Amino acid sequence: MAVRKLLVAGNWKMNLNHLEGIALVQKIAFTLPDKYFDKVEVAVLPPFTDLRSVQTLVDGDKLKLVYGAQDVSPHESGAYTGDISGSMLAKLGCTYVAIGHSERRDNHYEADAVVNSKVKAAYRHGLTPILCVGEGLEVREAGNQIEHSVSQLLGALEDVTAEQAASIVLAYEPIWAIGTGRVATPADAQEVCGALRAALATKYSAELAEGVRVLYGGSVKAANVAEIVAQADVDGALVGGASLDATEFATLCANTVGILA
Ligand SMILES: O=C[C@H](O)COP(=O)(O)O
Repeated sequence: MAVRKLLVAGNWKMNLNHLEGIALVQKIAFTLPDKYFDKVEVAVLPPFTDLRSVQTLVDGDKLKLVYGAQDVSPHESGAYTGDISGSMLAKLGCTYVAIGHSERRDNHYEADAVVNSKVKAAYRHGLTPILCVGEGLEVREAGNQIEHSVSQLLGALEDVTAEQAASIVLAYEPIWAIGTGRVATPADAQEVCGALRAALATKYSAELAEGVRVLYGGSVKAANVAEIVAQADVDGALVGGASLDATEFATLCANTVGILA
C-alpha cells in the first residue's frame, strides 16, 4: 500500500507583493509546530515577483515549507515576452509549479496541448507539476464531471513517461467551487479524485496511480478541510483565498491531520 504524504499548497494567485509575501511566510512558519511538517508537506505558490524573496527567507531561516510558481513557459528561452522559463524557476529553488489552473485555461486560452507542453517543460527542469483539472457548472449539472476531468488529465499527460508521471501532483478544482464559498461535498471530491486515480492506473499502472497525490481545491477553509481530506483518494488541498491569511492557512494545515496549531 503506497503511503502518500499529505500536501497543502497555498495558491496566492495575483495577491501579495514580495514584502507582504515575506511577512505571510514568516507567520505561517512560526504558527505551525515542527511536528506538523512530518505529517504534511506545506507549499506556497506566490506570484513570480515574490519568489526570490521567499527563496531567501526559506533558505536563510531553514524553514520547512516549500514553494513553487503558478505557471511556467513551455519554451526554454528567447523572444517570449512576459514568459517565465522552467530553468528560471528551478534557479529560484521552486519545487512545484501549478499548471492548467482554470484561471489560466480560461483567461489565457490554454488548451490541453498548451497544458501538456507546460507539463513537459516542468519535467525538463526538475519541477513537479501540480496539474489542475475540473469542470464548470454546466458540465457538473449535466453529470459529465468525470469525463471532463479525465479528458483534461489525459490531454495533459500526452507523451509523459511513467517515470515522470510517478511524481506528478493532481488537483481537482471544480470551477463552480473556486472563490464561490460553494465547496464540493466530500463525496463530490472523492468521486472525481478517485476517477483521476483510476485513469492513471489505466494509462500507466496501479502501482503508479497509488503513489500519486490527488488534491482537492475550491473554497477549502480550515473549517471544511478535514472531512474532504479524510476521503480515500484525496491527499490534500490546493487553497486559494484561505492561503492569504496566515492564521487561517496554518489552522487549515493543522486541521488536515488534526494537529492543533
Ligand atoms: O488554486 C486554488 C483554487 O483556485 C481555489 O481557490 P479558492 O480556495 O479561493 O476557492
